[in-house]
Amino acid sequence: MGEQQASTGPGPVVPDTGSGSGKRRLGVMGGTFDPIHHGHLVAASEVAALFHLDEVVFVPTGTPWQKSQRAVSPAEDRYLMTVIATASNPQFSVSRIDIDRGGATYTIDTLRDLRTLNDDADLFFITGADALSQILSWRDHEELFALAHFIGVTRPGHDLTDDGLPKGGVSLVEVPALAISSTDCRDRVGKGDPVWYLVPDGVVRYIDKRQLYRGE
Ligand SMILES: Nc1ncnc2c1ncn2[C@@H]1O[C@H](COP(=O)(O)OP(=O)(O)OP(=O)(O)O)[C@@H](O)[C@H]1O
Ligand SMILES: O=C(O)c1ccc[n+]([C@@H]2O[C@H](COP(=O)([O-])O)[C@@H](O)[C@H]2O)c1
Repeated sequence: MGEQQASTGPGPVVPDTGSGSGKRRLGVMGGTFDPIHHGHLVAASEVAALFHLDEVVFVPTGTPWQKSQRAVSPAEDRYLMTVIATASNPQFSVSRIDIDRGGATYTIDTLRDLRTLNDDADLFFITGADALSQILSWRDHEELFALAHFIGVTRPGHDLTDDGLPKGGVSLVEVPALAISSTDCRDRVGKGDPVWYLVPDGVVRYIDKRQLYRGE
């Protein structure tokens, strides 16, 4: 980690992590992506630029245990939408590790597996303000910060804070505000409203082709 401070606009100040170990810098964007939308993509792109990441790997959840109150779309549909949305960006990739592991998805497993697969890399886990505020409820949360540096990004309607989280383990970053959620996209499709420009064009087509979210 470098020692300079990089301001990200009117929001929080983050440490400049642009220099340091000389290792590959791998961003990790975990999510249910049901569906993936431009809020996810802008957050990943912005963090990649600010933190000089070599790559961002999107990791769709297998079974997101904290979303068990609703039916989540099949993992293969969420995986394919994530591939479609990220395909044109050479810096973005998609991993199946959480889907293929089976069972409930825990970030501790995601990060352990990614560390094993990428022992030449420093990991940066990207999370929105809403998810960051829930981290203390995640499995083995006290061990997460040794595996990756966490980057919390602003999200309209949510306070971005690192209260209660380990000092130095988390950076807070202001990203362009996109008030988009997967919930809203699903609701819109269910009502017959358009989701053009909220999600990538290919994802609009895929939702239509697979008739996702019609009954919601
Ligand atoms: N508009 C957004 N701006 C910034 N971060 C976001 C945005 N939408 C989602 N994220 C972050 O992306 C990650 C994955 O989010 P997820 O796939 O659960 O999408 P979601 O829109 O929050 O879904 P849902 O509405 O179904 O809860 C989380 O860390 C979340 O905080
Ligand atoms: O590890 C946990 O216990 C845990 C609990 C809830 C969410 N997460 C992770 O947080 C990321 C965003 O999750 P979600 O449910 O908001 O899409 C995703 O990578 C999840 O695996 C992780």
